[in-house]
Amino acid sequence: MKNVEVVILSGFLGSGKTTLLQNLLDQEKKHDRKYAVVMNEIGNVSIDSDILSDGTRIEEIVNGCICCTNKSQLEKAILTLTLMEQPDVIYIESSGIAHPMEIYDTCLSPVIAENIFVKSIMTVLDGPLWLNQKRLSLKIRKLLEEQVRYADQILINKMDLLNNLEYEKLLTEVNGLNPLAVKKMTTYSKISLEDIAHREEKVTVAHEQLHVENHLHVSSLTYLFEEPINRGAFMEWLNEIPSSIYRIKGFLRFDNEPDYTYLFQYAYGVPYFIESEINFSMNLVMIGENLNKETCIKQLNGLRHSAKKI
Ligand SMILES: Nc1nc2c(ncn2[C@@H]2O[C@H](COP(=O)(O)OP(=O)(O)OP(=O)(O)O)[C@@H](O)[C@H]2O)c(=O)[nH]1
Repeated sequence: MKNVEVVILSGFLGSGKTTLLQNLLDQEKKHDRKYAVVMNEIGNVSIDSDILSDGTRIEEIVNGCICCTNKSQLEKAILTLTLMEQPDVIYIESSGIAHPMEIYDTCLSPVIAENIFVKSIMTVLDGPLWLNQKRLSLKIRKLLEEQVRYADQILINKMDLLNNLEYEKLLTEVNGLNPLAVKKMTTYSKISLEDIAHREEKVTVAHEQLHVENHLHVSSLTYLFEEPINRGAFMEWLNEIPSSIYRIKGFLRFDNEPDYTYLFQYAYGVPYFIESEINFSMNLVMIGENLNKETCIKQLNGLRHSAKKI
């Protein structure tokens, strides 16, 4: 059996991992290479796999972080893909709170290690978030550092939102943590396949075990809207949510244009709406620290009644 390349995509919630994955898969397609994806989500619904749904072979691991509770599922997913698909490459998109070394460790499991080799651990770093770390808890800040420290390659992403001075400051800090990794400035995680840095050492590095999910009370809530909602009321709600809600993603329809479906993305206060060609169910996944699910559900229930009846 051939030795399958594995590329681990790491990086905090909303940093640009799925954007990177989409870019890389587009290029793999052009190079006529066979690829497969393991996708891990903290929530119980995978919005990201809907975004990719163009026939890509995906093994989804939902409802928990692969580095904490689902290591055996990751092992099984890689084994299934290598045996059944025999791809040239498997991309593992880890959940935003995963420690890259935990995933790397799993890839060294005797059950799968002889059929794969880890080509690279790539960490996508959210530039603006890095510079605004003060508002994050200490444990999350520690995790951001670890994701940088153990990468072979670091994409300093969202460069469109940084000025030169901010970039210089960030680069100095990142170099201090991981001088050896290859660094690249990116906007929308744009990097060419040829530029993926190859991993040098093959041994596991000792690292701190950071099972953030367990210690930090990072949790998720999935909410389903059955009917289109009012956009104004939704935006008002969004302006009021606490900063401990780091990430929201999902699909939405609004009462003034009920035939249009939008992919909604929200990372650290910045909302994005992208028109979707497929009418996905209106699932909204929210991820945050100490998420008050009861309050969120109550507020989202309120939005149901905000829509004009169509
Ligand atoms: N302005 C700006 N936005 C970006 C950039 N890269 C990604 N985004 C946006 O940031 C949001 C999150 O990007 P994703 O690629 O979904 O991030 P992720 O790391 O996969 O998120 P999780 O899976 O939740 O951890 C999306 O709305 C992207 O379009 C960038 O370079 N600049």
